[in-house]
Amino acid sequence: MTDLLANSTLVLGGARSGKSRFAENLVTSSGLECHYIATGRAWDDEMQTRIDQHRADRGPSWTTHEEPLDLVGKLAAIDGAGRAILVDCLTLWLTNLMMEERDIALQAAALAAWLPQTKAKLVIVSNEVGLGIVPENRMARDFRDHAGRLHQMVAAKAAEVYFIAAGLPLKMKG
Ligand SMILES: Nc1nc2c(ncn2[C@@H]2O[C@H](COP(=O)(O)OP(=O)(O)OP(=O)(O)O)[C@@H](O)[C@H]2O)c(=O)[nH]1
Repeated sequence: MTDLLANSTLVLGGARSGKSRFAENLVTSSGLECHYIATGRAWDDEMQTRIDQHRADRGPSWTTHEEPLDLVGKLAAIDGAGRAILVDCLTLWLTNLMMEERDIALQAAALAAWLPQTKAKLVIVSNEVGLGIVPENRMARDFRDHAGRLHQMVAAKAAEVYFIAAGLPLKMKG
């Protein structure tokens, strides 16, 4: 069981904390074939510019997959020893699930159940959104609660968990 769990890492952090760069380094330094699953969608020109920049920064050695909803299906489809997969990020996935009124508890359980099965090295990025004051609106409070529960479920099944702040990693598990 320990060997199977050794393939998955959760990287948590705030906005612009350096979490994506840290996670990308874990993938590129593995020497494995690099795959990127983007859960984000370009909802305006500013986001499209960011996405274009991210793609350019990653360079041609990465294969990019855009999957806003069926994350576990995509992971299963591209799984394989010899590959490293970066998922960026769980909070945008959660946003998409909420917008489409999907069953979040079911999706979270499916993702957690996938982690011990992955043959690929899997690095999952997410935003820690639970550290500020209680949001004023209901949807933001629900989002924060869903994210907290999702992170606990994924962290419980991940072999390693890091928290990134100011570009510095704190290893919390593994
Ligand atoms: N659709 C799509 N989205 C992408 C692509 N590359 C990156 N993204 C999205 O861009 C998001 C990151 O956006 P940013 O706001 O710039 O980064 P951040 O997470 O706030 O910053 P860090 O803390 O540095 O990670 C990721 O979560 C991805 O979902 C891509 O090729 N296609």
